[in-house]
Amino acid sequence: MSDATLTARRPRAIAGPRTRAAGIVLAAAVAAALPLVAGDPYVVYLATLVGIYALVAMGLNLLFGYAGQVSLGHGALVAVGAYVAAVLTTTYGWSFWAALPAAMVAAGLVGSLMALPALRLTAWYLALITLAFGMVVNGLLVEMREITGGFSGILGVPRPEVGGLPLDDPGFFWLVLAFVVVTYVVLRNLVRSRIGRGLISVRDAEEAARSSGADIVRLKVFAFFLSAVLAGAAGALLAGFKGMVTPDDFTIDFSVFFLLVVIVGGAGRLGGPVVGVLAFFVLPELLGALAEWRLLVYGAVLLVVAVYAPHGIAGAWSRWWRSRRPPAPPVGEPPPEPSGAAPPRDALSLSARGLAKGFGGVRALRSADLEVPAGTIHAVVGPNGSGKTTLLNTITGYVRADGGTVQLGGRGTGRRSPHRMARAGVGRTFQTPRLLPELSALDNVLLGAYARERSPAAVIATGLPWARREATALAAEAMAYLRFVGLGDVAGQQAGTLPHGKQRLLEIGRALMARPSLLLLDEPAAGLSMTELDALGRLLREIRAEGATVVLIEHHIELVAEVSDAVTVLHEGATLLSAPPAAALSDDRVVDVYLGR
Ligand SMILES: Nc1ncnc2c1ncn2[C@@H]1O[C@H](COP(=O)(O)OP(=O)(O)OP(=O)(O)O)[C@@H](O)[C@H]1O
Repeated sequence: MSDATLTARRPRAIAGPRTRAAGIVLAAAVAAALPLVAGDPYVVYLATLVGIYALVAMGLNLLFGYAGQVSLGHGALVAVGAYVAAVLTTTYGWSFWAALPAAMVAAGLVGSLMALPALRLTAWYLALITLAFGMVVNGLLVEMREITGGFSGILGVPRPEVGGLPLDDPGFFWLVLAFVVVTYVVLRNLVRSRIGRGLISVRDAEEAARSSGADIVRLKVFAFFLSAVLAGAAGALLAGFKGMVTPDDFTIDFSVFFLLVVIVGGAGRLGGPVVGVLAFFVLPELLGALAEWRLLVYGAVLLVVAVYAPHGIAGAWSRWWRSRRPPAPPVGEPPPEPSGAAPPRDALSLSARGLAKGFGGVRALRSADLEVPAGTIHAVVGPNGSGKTTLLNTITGYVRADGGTVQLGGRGTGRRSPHRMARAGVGRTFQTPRLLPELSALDNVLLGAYARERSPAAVIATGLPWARREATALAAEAMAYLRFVGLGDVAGQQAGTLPHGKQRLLEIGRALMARPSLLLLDEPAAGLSMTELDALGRLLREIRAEGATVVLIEHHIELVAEVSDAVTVLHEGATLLSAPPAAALSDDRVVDVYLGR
């Protein structure tokens, strides 16, 4: 299995950034030529609206497509941006350029408030809350007539000026296009970074993010904020473009429209929102005389997409594109060699005393003790239901203990949350692997570096060389860890398509990528073949040799006997004994509890 050490061979290249950058420049240049070649000014008018709506949809895609948070209130966030810009320019005489950032900040703040229910609610309750939010905002636009002008709205919103002259339609189109291109590039940089991996794990496997040191609350608030900032920008642009705002522009249909755009275009696909706006907005417009059938067209498109292209038009396109080409190795600039071994930090000792945890009437842990010296492999065994996983969950902060203490390296951990425990050097895997199924094996390992990456979000978003260099070095290191766990040959494969045994190894690779000082593995041997078992034994010893302490929950007694320095036996939520493996596994009491005597 361990076909490479951490001082690995040159990893295969990961991406083709130059080709993609050229593609973006080309697409932007073609779009920029539109006002020059389009004979009909209506085309430029439509294209400007497409750009504005695409901005909203791109933001919603970040929130819904990547982070999995449903919002039926995005139309209201656009309204916030539009009205803030309209009021500031008409009532207070601000220039459009000053009102625009104010509108973005205002919408961003309101969007961050929308994140609060998202911290507690499941997707569909959140959808209801955001729907209600949209209705409330629409009602307020009508009721607060002194500020908003009530039903008649606000007229005379000025266009942005350049050189003292208001932008004409082509000029406005280019302004919107510049926004779209910059937004696309920023979002592209973000979603391909640790932030994107963090957001996707909010959607697909929160535990994966927590165990890698990512703060789910911050990630959710960030997604709501950024998504709302984009809606606010679109609102201000819409107000400036049309010269007026009315509540009728921001009904619930408007919010639903954006969600449909994202779903049809391809949620979680960068190009999806633009494709979606084109499908949902331009197509019916172009149908002209058939405009009255627009709702029917919407419904039909949605139905066809739901049945035949569950990942939207962009998803279907990329699948078709991939299927046409032979599976080539990833191309582009190869990441440099890792600068030598990337050993885990200094091993930490673990001491858990008197841990207790009840779930209703079930006493999962009554009084569990676990003493693990630094740099050892310590197995925890016991019959089904004896409390092993609960012990691991209380140590790592996933479950709050009712009583008892946990010390890491001789210092109490208090009530640290899972991501803080991860940042303190505690890595873990799960009884059922928690992976990001749609991402590659390499990306899954990279998630493990979440807490180690230093580049701030703003640096990542702008794609500065500092962030790129760090990302490249981490990718090389992740590749080395993939080889270390024996998965070097499946780096580019989607994690969800890997066989179960490889998924388990991949999770270990992710945990190692965080360079834990203490690694807790929950039944890593479950479902492995005999060859994989042998390899796992070797891997565990190598991890110990690299300098980490390992706690191994395991039913596979041969593996336990082979690799562990000591064994703790749990029975009915309490520690029965702790001893070297030979003594522990031959103890009469242990034999009795396993045989149910
Ligand atoms: N979240 C929960 N809610 C209710 N009961 C729970 C919960 N988690 C664990 N339990 C119960 O606590 C007891 C101990 O479960 P735990 O999963 O810790 O045991 P285990 O030793 O890991 O078992 P196994 O070897 O089957 O994985 C079981 O009776 C289980 O049903």
